[in-house]
Amino acid sequence: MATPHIAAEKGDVAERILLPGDPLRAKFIAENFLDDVKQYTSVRNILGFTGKYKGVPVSVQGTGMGMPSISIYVHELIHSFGCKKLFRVGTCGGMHPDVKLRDVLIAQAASTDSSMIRNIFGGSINYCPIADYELLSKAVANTKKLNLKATVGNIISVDRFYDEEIDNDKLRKYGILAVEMEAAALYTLAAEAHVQALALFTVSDHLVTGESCTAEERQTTFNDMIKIALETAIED
Ligand SMILES: O=P(O)(O)O[C@H]1O[C@H](CO)[C@@H](O)[C@H]1O
Ligand SMILES: O=c1cc[nH]c(=O)[nH]1
Repeated sequence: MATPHIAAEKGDVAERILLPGDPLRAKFIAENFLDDVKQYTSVRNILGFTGKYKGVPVSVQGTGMGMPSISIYVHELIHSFGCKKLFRVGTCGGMHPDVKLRDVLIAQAASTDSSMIRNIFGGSINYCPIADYELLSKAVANTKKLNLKATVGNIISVDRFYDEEIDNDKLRKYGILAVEMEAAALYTLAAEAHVQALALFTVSDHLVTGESCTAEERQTTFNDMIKIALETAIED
């Protein structure tokens, strides 16, 4: 049955799903990587599609920006539509000198300043949102099989894109590779529901060098990350 934010019926959405923040990136992925595509939702212009990748049903759905937004979509996708393998395919800001513009990153863990963790666990527990190990190890193997490169490590999911107070030097010192705004919520909700999740990123801008991709590049040029996610999504 349709949910408040996804106008689909159960069965319209595949168990394996890619989740870009940008709904136009969802459309780009559906049009360029999937066969037999059907759009199942456009509520609030947050687009969702199901098609086939190498014969296996795969969906792709925008999630909007920030943890409150992705939490709505991920909750409905898991609990109303039965999604079981969820892959965030996002953009991020590189924070570490080892990370370059357009690199692919895979989040082994997602540190966060989000109140979501405090609201769930209380003030005394600093819960650590982590990737599903099986998906992570398969994604690393697929990266090699595709002759691509990805850096695996800890990233930070923040509540504010424009944040003057955050101490990026300290985060960098402790090995945080990049900043984005959703993975910690995805990992936490997946853990709660006992489903699998993995977040992959392309570095769209760099906090150290000041370089950045154009808005069009953010929508369309992240094919390496998408291939790794799709190859991993279709494995059993
Ligand atoms: O490109 P997406 O997947 O939206 O991800 C990143 O881009 C947005 C900020 O510009 C945030 O959603 C952040 O996490
Ligand atoms: O959340 C994000 C995404 C890209 N670049 C950033 O600096 N932050």
